Amino acid sequence: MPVFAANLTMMFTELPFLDRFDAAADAGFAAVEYLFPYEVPPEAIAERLARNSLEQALFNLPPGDWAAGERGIAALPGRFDALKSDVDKALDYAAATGAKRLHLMAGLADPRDREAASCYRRSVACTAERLADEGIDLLIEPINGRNMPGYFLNDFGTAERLIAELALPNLKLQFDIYHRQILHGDVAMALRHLMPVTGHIQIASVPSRHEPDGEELNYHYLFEEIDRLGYGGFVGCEYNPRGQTLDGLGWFKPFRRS
Ligand SMILES: O=C(O)C(=O)[C@@H](O)CO
Ligand SMILES: [Mg+2]
Repeated sequence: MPVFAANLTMMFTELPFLDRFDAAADAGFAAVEYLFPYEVPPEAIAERLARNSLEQALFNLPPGDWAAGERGIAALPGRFDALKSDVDKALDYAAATGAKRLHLMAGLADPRDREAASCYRRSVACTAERLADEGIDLLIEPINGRNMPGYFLNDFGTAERLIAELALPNLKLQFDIYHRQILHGDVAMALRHLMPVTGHIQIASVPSRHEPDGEELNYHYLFEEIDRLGYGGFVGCEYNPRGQTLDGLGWFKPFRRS
């Protein structure tokens, strides 16, 4: 049975951020993820995790100036020094929360731009090597251009090739099924093919990005497939609830922590 992580950036937004940990645990989740923890002290998050016996599945390294439109800096030439201090900051949060995987966002850049490609490769390699010292996996995630226009890493093949070429054991794929379906389709075959390099999975219905309970994808089948493939990681619920978060958790009943 997959172990689901509530995404606290998108779920339980009826509540202040720290209270979402309590709500996720009460709803039966054993783990949580979110995009960015950096507005809150690491000790406050650690306290909520411990209080609720929750595992911290994942979060993102700092993304640059999000409010100004940045979506990561790994592929942006000239930002390498900033990336190094971002990594230190993320590692402080990982140490406090026990997170064993971090997602590095690429940024907005033309994937055909050679300077951006070479900068991205260097950023990914250096970050993965730094995280390896702490026993942490680095994840890269292809994101579709409808949700994030101009995002550099917009192709699963590119991610797969980079992971193979760098051959760093802690560099893995963040397989977001929502993005996969929009970018390429063929989700089940891609899960089979990419499972050896997959370090984290995320889900949402397509096309609405709501609860994984209908529309274009058969999640009942995909959850069984994820189990059949022996996946031992977390499945992040990275979706926008249609209404109140609890009202949309019917799909989750069979998977609740008892
Ligand atoms: O957008 C997604 O999908 C993510 O997983 C985020 O971490 C990046 O915005
Ligand atoms: Mg995602």
